[in-house]
Amino acid sequence: MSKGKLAKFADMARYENVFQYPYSVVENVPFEMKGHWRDMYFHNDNPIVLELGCGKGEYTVELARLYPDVNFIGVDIKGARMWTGATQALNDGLKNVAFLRTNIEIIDRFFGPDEVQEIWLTFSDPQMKNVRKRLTSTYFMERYRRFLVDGGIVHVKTDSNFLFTYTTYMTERNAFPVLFSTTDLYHAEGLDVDTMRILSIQTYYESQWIERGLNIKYMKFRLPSAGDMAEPDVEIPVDDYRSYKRTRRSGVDMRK
Ligand SMILES: C[S@@+](CC[C@H](N)C(=O)[O-])C[C@H]1O[C@@H](n2cnc3c(N)ncnc32)[C@H](O)[C@@H]1O
Repeated sequence: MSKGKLAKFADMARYENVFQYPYSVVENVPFEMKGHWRDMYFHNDNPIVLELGCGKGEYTVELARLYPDVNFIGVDIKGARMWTGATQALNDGLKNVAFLRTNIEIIDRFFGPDEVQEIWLTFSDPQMKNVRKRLTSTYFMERYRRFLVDGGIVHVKTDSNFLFTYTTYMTERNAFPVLFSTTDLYHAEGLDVDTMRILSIQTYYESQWIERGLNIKYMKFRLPSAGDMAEPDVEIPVDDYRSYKRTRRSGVDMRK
């Protein structure tokens, strides 16, 4: 490892609220806190909520501020981003926040059955070309249900028509109960003030997309812990990969 990288790792050791398992080392080393986050780290019996693909951890930290009686864990593979949230949580003395640096593909190695109450997916990469990497695909749902309580809630907040439509088809195909869904969050009706406050937390990516005039979509659904699961077998009738890339570059929403 280069001197620079070593220094960076040494620096990261200061963050007692960050757990790092970015590499395949977890294949051979069982994660000692699996099933024990409450007693070993948080030292309370409060529910646990995850933000998967948390980036800088805005949701994790802001939700922790709003709900001191809930434990929040942000997960991402990119360490450099989550230091922002980790630093903020430490500076603000937030004890109900942790970060886990790993690939979400192996997320079930870190949490035991029924250990997690809710999952937030905030501005996840739509992964149009690769269904296996999409965070709402059956591959990931199968992993989530191994540690989510039965009927635990999954929140999806996104700028992507593609991911939103795909996830909608996923809930329909598998009869996951949808609790709320809107293609235009900031003009949606029927949301109470508390919910709106939660949903108005803006991540780095969200602020970028809003500046470019994109509608923000949001849905929340329940994920049952048992039953067969299948990929939606319909074509996604929205933008193709190239127009999506152009949108992201130009800021013109070609996907409406
Ligand atoms: C578009 S960014 C959104 C970040 C943040 N939620 C936000 O709204 O600003 C997607 C994030 O998901 C993370 N990510 C995507 N796939 C992942 C995976 N399989 N494992 C871990 N992190 C992943 C990326 O590293 C990135 O930080």
